[in-house]
Amino acid sequence: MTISQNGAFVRQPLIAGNWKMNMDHVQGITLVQKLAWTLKDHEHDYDRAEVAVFPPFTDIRGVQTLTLGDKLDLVYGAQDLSAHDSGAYTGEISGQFLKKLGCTYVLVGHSERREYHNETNEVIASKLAAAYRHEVTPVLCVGEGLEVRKAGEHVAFTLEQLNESLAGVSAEQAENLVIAYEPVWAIGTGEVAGPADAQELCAAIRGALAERFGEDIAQKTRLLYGGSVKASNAAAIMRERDVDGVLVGGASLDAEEFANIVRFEHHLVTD
Ligand SMILES: O=C(CO)COP(=O)(O)O
Repeated sequence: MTISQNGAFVRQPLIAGNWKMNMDHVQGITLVQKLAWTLKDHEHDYDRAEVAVFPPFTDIRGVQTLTLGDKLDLVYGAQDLSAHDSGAYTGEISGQFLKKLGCTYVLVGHSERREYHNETNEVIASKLAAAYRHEVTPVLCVGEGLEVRKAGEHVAFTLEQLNESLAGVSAEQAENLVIAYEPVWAIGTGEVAGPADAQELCAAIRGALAERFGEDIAQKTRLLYGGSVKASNAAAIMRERDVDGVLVGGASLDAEEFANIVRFEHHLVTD
């Protein structure tokens, strides 16, 4: 992240936990409670770093009730949304429902959706449009697979995904946008792209956003890294200038571990 002269972050860091298809609604409430208590014990300042969880759809109502009832500062989102608003789309979830459930964010184009549900950049562009229609901030996920990385084409590939997915997004809409760079080969594998890899792609993404929407918006947009992030590697990744947060899978299912990722500032080595 980038720190200004007065010690403030130029862009508010975002520490996000994607639970994927884990945690039923009862387990989900327990996890959020435990996370909130742990962060309270750590005297976490939510203004300094935003904390978001992305539970399965079936957990969201419970998480909403808990956060409202206990006046929790953490925010939440969904892992996907339909490109449509309502109608005969069996099994799909409208952005309208997510808005009503108090979702701040929605993941769009996660690599697992691209892979298992054949989501193309075109589909993802229409899901982004749906997120904007319902005023839920999209977290657009991009990133290359192993073959592309080995061929050294990771920057070009990722920027193509980015540009095609953002095809219908206006500069005004882009004021509310988070991008997550998640190299597929580093997801759930224990392989972590090094801090320098995360920085390389985040800088390239920021450059592409500047070309598309102007420098001002590019400088305001938060860019996350995701792929085998743990408490032990989060701080080193977060130190990079263009990395403004992390999107955590497996390690977000453990409240202590995730809370320690949120405490990345305490692990920063100042040299
Ligand atoms: O896909 C991810 C987050 O969206 C990353 O998952 P892991 O942290 O389990 O590698």
